[in-house]
Amino acid sequence: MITIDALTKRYREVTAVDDVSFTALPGRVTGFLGPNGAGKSTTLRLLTGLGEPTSGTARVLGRRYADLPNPGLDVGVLLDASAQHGGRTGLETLTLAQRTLGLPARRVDAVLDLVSLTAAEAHRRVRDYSLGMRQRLGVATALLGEPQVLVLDEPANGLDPAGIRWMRDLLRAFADDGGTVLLSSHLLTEIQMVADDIVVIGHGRVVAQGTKDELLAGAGTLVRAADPAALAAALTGAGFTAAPAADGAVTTDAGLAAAGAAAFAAGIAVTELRAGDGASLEETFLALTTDTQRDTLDRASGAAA
Ligand SMILES: Nc1ncnc2c1ncn2[C@@H]1O[C@H](COP(=O)(O)OP(=O)(O)OP(=O)(O)O)[C@@H](O)[C@H]1O
Repeated sequence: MITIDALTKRYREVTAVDDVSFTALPGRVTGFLGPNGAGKSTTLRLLTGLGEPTSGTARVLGRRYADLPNPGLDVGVLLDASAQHGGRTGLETLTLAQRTLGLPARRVDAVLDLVSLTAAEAHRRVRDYSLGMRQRLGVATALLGEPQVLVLDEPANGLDPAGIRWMRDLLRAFADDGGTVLLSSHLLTEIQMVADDIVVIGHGRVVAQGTKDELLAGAGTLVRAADPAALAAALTGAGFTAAPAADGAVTTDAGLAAAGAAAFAAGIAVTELRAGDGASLEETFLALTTDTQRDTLDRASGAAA
């Protein structure tokens, strides 16, 4: 369990994290989604003891990270896979962590196996690893102490599609086993694939949070008919929203069955009826975060100056 309560971090004039509150529950994968500069990394750094909040609290298993007796046994952390020491082999990296945590040597083999790094790869220097291999090694290090909680910052960066699938399965299995997973990403599709709960952050503030199903419901239903205006009128007449798209489709907040029924009741033959697609969902999230996206603001103020 992770509890973030009114967390705020100010750097001089920049408020990187602004009154952020959310909970990541055991047995669930919580996705922390936001554009670049939104405050994800700062939040995760505060959570894992790499900085002091200006105000508010971040707790893992009810305690501040710094107050955990041997944090590596409670929480596995991967914040920046590219920051691992390039001169060490993967095996040396893991062995060092295993000794620091006071774990039996067999844990090293166990986690190498878990992340599918071969013995030959484990003997190579990290500087010769691809980013995807570094992510696997970072995940292996995070899992060494058999923690109950995993905190991962953009873990899918550098992974190929098979690697992304592997990561998704690993996080799913970890949560299904009762673990708590918090992972950040700036890509909705990545979060959508694995998260049960989603917290959306923009400009340091939480702009939306809920279960994935709740948030995806915002993507609505796509309905198409020969006369989109009549279809839209039927939907709004039945008490739903109706947004006609340029291609003649209409997006509505009605569920699939309700949208079909509203069209049927108005005598309209539907030619397409399906859940709103990922692209429109991506647009929803972009719209949600664009006003609060720091880069956009910076560019805008730069252009105005
Ligand atoms: N040490 C620091 N000093 C000053 N400003 C900082 C510092 N660390 C972060 N910031 C600022 O805080 C804001 C949030 O940064 P943060 O790295 O947490 O965002 P992010 O959501 O993780 O984005 P990214 O994916 O680009 O890392 C940014 O505007 C960043 O420039």
